[in-house]
Amino acid sequence: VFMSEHFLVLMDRSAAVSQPVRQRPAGKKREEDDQKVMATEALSRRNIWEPSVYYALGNESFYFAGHDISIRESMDTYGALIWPGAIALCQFLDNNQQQVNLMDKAVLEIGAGTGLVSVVASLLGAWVTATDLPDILSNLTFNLLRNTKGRCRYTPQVAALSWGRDLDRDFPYPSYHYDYVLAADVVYHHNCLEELLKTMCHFCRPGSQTALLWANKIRFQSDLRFTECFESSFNTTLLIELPQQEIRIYKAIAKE
Ligand SMILES: C[S@@+](CC[C@H](N)C(=O)[O-])C[C@H]1O[C@@H](n2cnc3c(N)ncnc32)[C@H](O)[C@@H]1O
Repeated sequence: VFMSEHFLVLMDRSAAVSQPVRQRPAGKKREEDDQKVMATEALSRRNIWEPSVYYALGNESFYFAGHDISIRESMDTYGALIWPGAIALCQFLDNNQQQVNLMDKAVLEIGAGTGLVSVVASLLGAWVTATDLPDILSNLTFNLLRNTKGRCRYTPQVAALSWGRDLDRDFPYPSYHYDYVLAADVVYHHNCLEELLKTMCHFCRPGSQTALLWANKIRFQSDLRFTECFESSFNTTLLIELPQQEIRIYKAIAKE
């Protein structure tokens, strides 16, 4: 199951890399994509999953918020890959700075993965805390430091946050109040959807004016079921829909 899900990630990613924001010569890109597919096929034939000690995806390059951005990825975990929702959200934030003005705003990212969205939010002037599971934090910290050092008004912070776990202890309200909560591709085939919604509700309280910006590729029936639960807790606005990539970006404020 894990391998087939990884293959799915690669399929997702191949849809995402056709976007013009990636700064890489087409020939090199093609060669690297072929290598990714070959590596995946080789692992599939062996029918086992092993960490990529012998295979790393390397760096992906982007241009957002007036800066070149380089993100280190690997195939070890989902959180070490850039997902299409992250690229769509970065593009949206960069292109709509008046609609969503992050300058001097307190921003929390949940399920930050490689950190691309948090990097862009930092470059746009926000005070960012990027969170994810403990195993993800080392690569996340590396990417944040490498892309924000000397370029941002605020140094981004990194913290462990497992959805639904110890939120009142580690992120008590109202001490931890954010203007925006960002989430990209946090809904996919996993069994923590209830905890995820609980986490969104913890940080976006009725009357708090905290806005959640959630970008996701819709893949499974369960994604739509999550969206229904989400819409019953939040007043939502569909900010943008990218039909070809099946990505939606929502803005949501907790219902009173
Ligand atoms: C599909 S990846 C998306 C990563 C990144 N947001 C992006 O779009 O590139 C989902 C992220 O959620 C994180 N995640 C999954 N389950 C989690 C949980 N229970 N608590 C906190 N983070 C979790 C993963 O570690 C991963 O970084």
